[in-house]
Amino acid sequence: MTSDELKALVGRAALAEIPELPGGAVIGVGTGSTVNCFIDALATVKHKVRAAVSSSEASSARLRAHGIAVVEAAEVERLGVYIDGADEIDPRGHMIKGGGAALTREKIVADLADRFVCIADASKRVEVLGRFPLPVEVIGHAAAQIGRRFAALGGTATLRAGVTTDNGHPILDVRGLAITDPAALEAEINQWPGVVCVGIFARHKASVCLLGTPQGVETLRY
Ligand SMILES: O=C[C@H](O)[C@H](O)[C@H](O)COP(=O)(O)O
Repeated sequence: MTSDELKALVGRAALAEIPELPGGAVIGVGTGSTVNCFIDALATVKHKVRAAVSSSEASSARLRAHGIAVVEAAEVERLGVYIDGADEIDPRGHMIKGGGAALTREKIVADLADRFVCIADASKRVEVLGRFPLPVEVIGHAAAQIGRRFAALGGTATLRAGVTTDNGHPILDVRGLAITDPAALEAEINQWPGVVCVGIFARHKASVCLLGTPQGVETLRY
């Protein structure tokens, strides 16, 4: 199976994770090519959702194009489920996210949700996070100093060329970190002035991962 076929497989499998509610559920929807497959699958069972809270302009546009209502995060107090992809996921459900520059809004929507359902193809499963460059959304003014802080930890930070997030900020991609304690590193980086959001999702880790493998969907619970 190709990577696109695996993404389509887990996109469809995630439909079963939507709570059954009279009038449909309000769900959180992430960003990326795997989530695009989920949104396309969702369009075939629109009655299951009343509305979606989306983590990016791109996902909002795709949802609306399918006739699915989008509401702002500020309009909801909690969500039963948030469905999103990942760039890497470790054996405990910790993730690296932000390859598509949507990490900040993704963490905001994930924070509203009771459950984070990660959908990913098998290539995203790793033993230790950090082979994928760690995305960090920063205030531009602080980028050089944040880069020096990463260098002190053994990482190399580079500005992602030509990219500005939906929030108007640049992204640093940090290579060379072996993230053996994701929760500690997330907490540390969150203390640095000028960091808007770090793409380590340890505090907001996956509750379950639907992993697309050539043998089918593997369900991993954390
Ligand atoms: O900013 C983007 C997100 O964190 C995505 O969920 C992540 O990059 C995975 O994307 P894809 O499903 O395209 O591999």
